[in-house]
Amino acid sequence: MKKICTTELLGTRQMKKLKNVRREEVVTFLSKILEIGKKNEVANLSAEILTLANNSSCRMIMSARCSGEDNQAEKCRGLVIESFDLAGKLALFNVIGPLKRIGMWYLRKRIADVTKRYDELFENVLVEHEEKAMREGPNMENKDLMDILLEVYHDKNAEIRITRKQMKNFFLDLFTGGTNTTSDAILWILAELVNHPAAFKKLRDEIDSVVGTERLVDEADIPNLPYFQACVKEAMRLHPAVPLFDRVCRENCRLAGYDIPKGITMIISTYSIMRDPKIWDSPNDFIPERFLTEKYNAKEQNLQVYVPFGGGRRMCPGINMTSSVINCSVTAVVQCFDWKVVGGDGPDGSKVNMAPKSGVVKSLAKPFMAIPLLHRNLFSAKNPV
Ligand code: HEM
Repeated sequence: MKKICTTELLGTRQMKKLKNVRREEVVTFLSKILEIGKKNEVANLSAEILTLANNSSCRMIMSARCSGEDNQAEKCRGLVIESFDLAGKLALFNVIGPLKRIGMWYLRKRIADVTKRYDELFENVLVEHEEKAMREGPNMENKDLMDILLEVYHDKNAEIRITRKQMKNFFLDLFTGGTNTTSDAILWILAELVNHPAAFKKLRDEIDSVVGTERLVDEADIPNLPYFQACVKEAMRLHPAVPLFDRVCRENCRLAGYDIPKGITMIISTYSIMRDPKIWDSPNDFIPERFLTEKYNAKEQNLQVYVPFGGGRRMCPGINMTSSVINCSVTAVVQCFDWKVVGGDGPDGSKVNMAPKSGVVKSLAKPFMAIPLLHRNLFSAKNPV
């Protein structure tokens, strides 16, 4: 599954094909922000970005057609939010050891309900895709992620054999793994940029010099925007959307002087690794420039110190998808709008409150409310995107 995932479903080729889906979602997002800005109203940026990320991911994973009349994308979003809530509650019970079973019992109705809803949703979409494959035959054009996977499922000679249940579980993984993470990342990148006006200006100057002022930035421009890439990397270093992940030791080993028995679950803290003062100069400061120096690039390649997406064989397969959504949304938002934060905690009330609630908590302490001030209108009827 991982192989199909990285080579086919979420690979660069597939992501290129889905460019229009992302573009549509970004334009919808920008138009909404533009409307809010024109009325000089306050945008709940956290909510808008969550919608953008969820809709793009859902549409890219389950195909654009699904977000039509029966509003599949919206249903998925609701489900993802509910599962995150449940997962959080279950994790809490799990930490307290013996309470794990009580947690499962206490939440059993909600767990059963969510599982049933996911199952129905995926079954409907699978059947839709199967009917389409029957109609259009093997040379069907514009295959989406599910079409590719269904081909493997129905191919008796395929190198990899998968069951229907595995396929549904797989899509569940993609939903839960790929939606809130992307929106968290976008929020943090914007929050850091808004709190660092010099970096914001430098980034806008870079975009202006590469893209000009007549058109909206395009995904194809990203390789020519090194400072933008550095800003993204730096914000994800400081605020990894997945601050902890785990590994089970397959054999007895010794790590940093500690004996680790086989079967033990080790928790890896990406948050601590990426703020380790032994590795990073001024580890808690937002300094995108560090990623433009030879020193850090060499260090990153030699050691596993930059790990927002994990590492090794179980590394996140969604990097391409998430980067493409981040790239087109953040650049456009910087290119087109200035931001005035409402209720921030800076001396002039203009900063985003970035104090974590406690410990390794990743979410912004409160919703990111801001007034979008139109800097440049690049998506009017005269200048269609
Ligand atoms: C900012 C966005 C994202 C971040 C920070 C992130 C981070 C991570 C991390 C840290 C892991 C664990 C890696 C490890 O164990 O070494 C992971 C696993 C995973 N991620 Fe992501 N992820 C993001 C977006 C996505 C997206 C968009 C998708 C798919 C659409 C996705 C799908 C997955 C899957 C399926 C796994 C499990 C891989 C495995 O067990 O082999 N992620 N992600």
